[in-house]
Parts: sequence; C-alpha cells; structure tokens
Amino acid sequence: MAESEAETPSTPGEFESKYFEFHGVRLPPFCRGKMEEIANFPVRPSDVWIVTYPKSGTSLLQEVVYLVSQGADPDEIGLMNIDEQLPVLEYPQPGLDIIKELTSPRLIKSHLPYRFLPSDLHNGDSKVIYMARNPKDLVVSYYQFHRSLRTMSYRGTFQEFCRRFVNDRLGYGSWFEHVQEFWEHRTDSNVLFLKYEDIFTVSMNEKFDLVYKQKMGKCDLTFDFYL
Ligand SMILES: Nc1ncnc2c1ncn2[C@@H]1O[C@H](COP(=O)(O)O)[C@@H](OP(=O)(O)O)[C@H]1O
Ligand SMILES: CCc1ccc(OS(=O)(=O)O)cc1
Repeated sequence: MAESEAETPSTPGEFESKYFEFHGVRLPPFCRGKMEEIANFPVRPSDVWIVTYPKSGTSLLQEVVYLVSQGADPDEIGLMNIDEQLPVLEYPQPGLDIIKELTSPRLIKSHLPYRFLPSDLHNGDSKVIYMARNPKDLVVSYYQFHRSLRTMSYRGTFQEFCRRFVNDRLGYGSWFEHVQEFWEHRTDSNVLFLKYEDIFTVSMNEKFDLVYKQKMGKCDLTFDFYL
C-alpha cells in the first residue's frame, strides 16, 4: 500500500459514518441541518437550475448554459473558472444566504434528488435542466472522485464501490431513483431532460471516428463504441 494511503485509512465503518441520512437517502455531511431551508428556498422565474447526480457531466452542462445565457465567447471559456460562477445549492460555500441574494438571472447547480429540491421548483416556478449519464461510465468517474477526495479518503476496491453503487449506498443516494424521478418529470413545462451521451458523445463521435480511421490506417482492430 502506498504511504499516502496508509496515512489516510478509511475503513468501511469510517466511510459509512461520513454520510448524513435524510429520509432514507445518504447525503454528504455538508447537507446536514439545511434540508428544510432548501425545501423553502425562494426560487425566481428567471433562474436556471442545473441538476445532476454527481459525475454526470455537470461542468460540461454548466459551460454550455453559461455560454448561452451570458452570450459569452467560447474561446474565452477556458480562461475562467466557471465553477466559481455557478454556486451549488447545498455546498457550504457560498451558502444559501449568499445564493438568495445573487442578482438575476441566477444559474444554480444541485445534485439533490428531485423531491429534496426547493418546493417552488416542483411548482414550475423556474427552469430546470437535468442531465443523466449512463451508470457504467458514471460509476468509474464517481470511484475516481472518491479516491481523490481528501474528505472521503475512500480506500475500497472498485468492485466494492460498484456494490455500494448498485445498493444505493453512496452520497446523493440511489442513481436509479435520482434519474427515474426526473424522468417522470421530463414532460413538465419547466424541465429539460438531457443525456450526457447526447450532448458529448454525439458531437465528438464523428470526429473520433474520422481520426480513428486516419490514424489506424489499415489496422482491422475495432471497438464497440456505443452511444
Ligand atoms: N467540458 C467538460 N468539463 C469537465 N468535465 C467534463 C467535460 N466534458 C466531459 N466531462 C466529464 O464529466 C465528468 C465529470 O462530471 P461532473 O462535472 O458532473 O463532475 C468527467 O468524467 P470522467 O471522470 O469519466 O472523465 C469529465 O471527464
Ligand atoms: C461524496 C461527497 C460528494 C461531495 C461533492 C459532490 O459533488 S461534486 O461531484 O464535487 O460536484 C459529490 C459527492
């Protein structure tokens, strides 16, 4: 075991205790004590909310929404940290009080399941863009994230992590419920349901196919790329 791993052990028990359980859903500890305030959070008609299960391409989506809403220059987008422009509702920073005071139009992100979001959103009071990513790629991404996150210091195997994922035992709860709940609301007038693979893979797919053909020449090795 690497020295840094030995220094930051995280037994299954320690890892479990890092979560906060709310109505049967595992949430990150920073959600503790603010779920009622979140349910009553005042929403504005001009808001755009970006909601995802973690590792569903939130940053990619926020770049697109930010560019469109601000009329920003795509060439400049790489120069600035867009994460700083779009607060996450439930994160400790900047916090609910600051987000409440932001000037309109606000762009707000959240990873919370539909039923825990502000009740004004359920009433259709502002636009919500939800993006889902296929769970097989997502679970790899979420695993790497847990390994790198100092506060979680996850040290289990990928196999064990997958077990947690399919048994709904990770932060933000069940991916399966998260996605299904939004899918049920996909035809609501204020909800736009997107798939990561549609906005990322489709646009990049043709380019990759072209480059693959050019660079692999006569080699007949093929892969099953699926959309
Ligand atoms: N423009 C972009 N900015 C950041 N992440 C992007 C991105 N386009 C795709 N992604 C992918 O989105 C995932 C992160 O999701 P989120 O933003 O919700 O945390 C990462 O997946 P991988 O870890 O599989 O590479 C990352 O590579
Ligand atoms: C497991 C804790 C956690 C913390 C933050 C997350 O959000 S994000 O992926 O950094 O946006 C997700 C999970």
